[in-house]
Amino acid sequence: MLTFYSDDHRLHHAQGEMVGGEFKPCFEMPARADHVLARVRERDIGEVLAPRDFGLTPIARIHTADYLDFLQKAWAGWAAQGNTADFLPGVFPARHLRAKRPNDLYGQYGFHSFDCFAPITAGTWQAVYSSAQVALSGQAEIAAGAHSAFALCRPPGHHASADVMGGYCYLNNVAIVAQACLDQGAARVAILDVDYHHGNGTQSIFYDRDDVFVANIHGSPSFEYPHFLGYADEAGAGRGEGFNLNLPLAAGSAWDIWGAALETACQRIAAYGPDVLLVSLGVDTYQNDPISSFKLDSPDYLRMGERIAALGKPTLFVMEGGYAVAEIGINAVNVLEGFQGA
Ligand SMILES: NCCCCCC(=O)NO
Ligand SMILES: [Zn+2]
Repeated sequence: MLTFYSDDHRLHHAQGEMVGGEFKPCFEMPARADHVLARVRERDIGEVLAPRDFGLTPIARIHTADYLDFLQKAWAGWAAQGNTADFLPGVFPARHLRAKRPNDLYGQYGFHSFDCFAPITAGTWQAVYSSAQVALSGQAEIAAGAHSAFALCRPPGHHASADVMGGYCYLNNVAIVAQACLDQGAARVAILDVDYHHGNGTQSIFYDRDDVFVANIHGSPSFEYPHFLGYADEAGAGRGEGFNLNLPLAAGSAWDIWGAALETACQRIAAYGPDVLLVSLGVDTYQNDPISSFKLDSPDYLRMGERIAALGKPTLFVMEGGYAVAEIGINAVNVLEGFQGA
């Protein structure tokens, strides 16, 4: 299986995030990708290739012009005001306010964010642009006939919607790839999001569509981030009714519960009959993950990969979350090895 990876991810490393009322080092750090890459090489998964550059066009098939304009200009505008620290939002068009796009940079940042966990730094745009190119390069490999590929994306993407960032996500890599598959002739694409957190962005992008089936297995929003999307009754809307599946689980869920949810999701994906399967591969479901509360152990990721392989579909794995840095490589690559039948 080929892995696509860009060192550009290193250009995005924010100063910190609010944890327990204190500003602390970011969980979403460059070392995450370093550990996954090292494990890919250690386990000889396959060649590691730099991404091709597919430009802005496929990104603009998912994200709005205003949003992409903001992301590309935000840092320069922030720096031009004499700032050197990371750019962070603080005011959002919450309920009872008016979601009218302001003219000023700070207002626009809040308009295009749903939380304070998508900081903008000098290198953020280049990093997220390259992360999307990594995903698109993986998609091109599948389109060229490969049965599987791994897009080692960083920063992740599944919380980003068409014009709103959050949760360490800016460009929705898996959504950009899904649209590219359809634009190149696929009739049906399935997205299986196994990250601990609900992929609210991915859900919102395809919610009223029947050409992309989205399944999420995640910590219930009744207690877990992103808190405001991911309930089981969210089944899609309009043409998309029945093409969105949420399987929210309780804190402390281990393989017995999680694996059963995976079985449900896989059966729905099989019934949908996609031309291609995209997996939002977050491994923050791991028992020692510092920000999550599921109890999967490393061998469970082998079983996860085996079950996904049994669907028999061309499959692209797109890296999302996972913050137990010492084990992120083992767990992510276990999925790939389980898929390959190691
Ligand atoms: N306190 C912010 C939590 C952001 C979650 C990031 C993630 O892993 N999403 O999948
Ligand atoms: Zn996550």
